[in-house]
Amino acid sequence: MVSDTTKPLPIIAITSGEPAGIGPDIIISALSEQAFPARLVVLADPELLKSRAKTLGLTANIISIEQACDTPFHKKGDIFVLPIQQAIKSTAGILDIANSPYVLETLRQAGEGCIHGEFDAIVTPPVHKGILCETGVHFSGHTEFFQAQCQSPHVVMMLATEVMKVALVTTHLPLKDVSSAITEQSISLVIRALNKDLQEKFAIKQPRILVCGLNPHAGEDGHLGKEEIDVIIPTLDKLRQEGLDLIGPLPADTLFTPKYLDNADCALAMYHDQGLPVLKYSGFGNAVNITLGLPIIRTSVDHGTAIDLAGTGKANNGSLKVAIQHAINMANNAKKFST
Ligand SMILES: NC(=O)C1=CN([C@@H]2O[C@H](COP(=O)(O)OP(=O)(O)OC[C@H]3O[C@@H](n4cnc5c(N)ncnc54)[C@H](O)[C@@H]3O)[C@@H](O)[C@H]2O)C=CC1
Ligand SMILES: NCC(=O)COP(=O)(O)O
Repeated sequence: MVSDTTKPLPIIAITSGEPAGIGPDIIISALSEQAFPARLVVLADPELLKSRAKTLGLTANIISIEQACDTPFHKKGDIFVLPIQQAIKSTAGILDIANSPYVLETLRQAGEGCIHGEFDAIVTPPVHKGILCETGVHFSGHTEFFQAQCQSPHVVMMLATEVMKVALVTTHLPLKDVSSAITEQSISLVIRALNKDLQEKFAIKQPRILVCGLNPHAGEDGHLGKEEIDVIIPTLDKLRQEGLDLIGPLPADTLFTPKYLDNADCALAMYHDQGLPVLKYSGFGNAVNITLGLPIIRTSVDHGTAIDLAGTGKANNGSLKVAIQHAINMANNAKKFST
């Protein structure tokens, strides 16, 4: 894609992700393969990118800058970097707790920069939640990290492919805690935030949302679980009175079929592994993860750190490209809204 360099383009911050994972690989390959219509600035250790490019046998112009506003329009092969130093030189495929503070610092600076208008959006390649938690901080995901940083009362994780959008009521919590987290309040907050952002960020005038039940067969009239009768159905009824177009609760095993999906804008799953396996089966490698409900724009890849592939050249950069393009589109739309 060729940028119209006469127009101001959004500044998109891209964090490096876990340095021992495929984050650096896919940043280097994606930014080398195509030009994006934006100003892209990578928050990373430039030495990490240079050394990974060498490992991968890729040529890229890795250029350090001092401030985001110095970032020029992106050109194929150019990687502008706001330097953040790693604690130690990382090795592809080998996690090291010493670099966890580096990873968190890239996220902190990206969030701060976005909150203060230095960046128009953040794109996050994957981090390794386990190695971050081993430092003693509780890190359950970027979603919750940026929620805390932005002091947002409620956020929604939504993943999208060309054919479907799947949002979640609960995100990163143990399965045993899901039932108690499904409350009138959590469902209402998530559905209202989802509905609002589908309207404002995706220009869907009256979003139709398919809602999964929690239990098999959506509880089978209470014989296979009571959450539908006690919580989900009454909450959806109340929300319908506000004018929301909600279908369900439907049994999750048949909700994800064309009969329903073709006539709706988004599916809402009650928990992570109810909705995301379907989404990933439909488009792993080309889906985007978007955090709704934040005052800033944040998109991400649909995959994890793939430690087994780091430095091998086998990592697919498709999802990162989609995540960058979504961030650009959303930033452009936001600018339109604010003018
Ligand atoms: N946005 C984020 O920061 C995310 C982070 N994670 C974290 O990543 C770590 C590893 O998670 P896993 O469950 O092992 O998932 P994973 O996505 O890293 O790997 C699952 C499988 O998919 C393959 N794979 C992943 N990305 C690929 C790509 N771009 N190209 C080709 N193959 C790819 C891997 O080689 C592996 O076989 C965990 O700590 C998890 O929390 C997981 C999902 C998202
Ligand atoms: N399965 C999605 C995932 O783990 C990504 O979460 P987040 O880091 O975007 O919160």
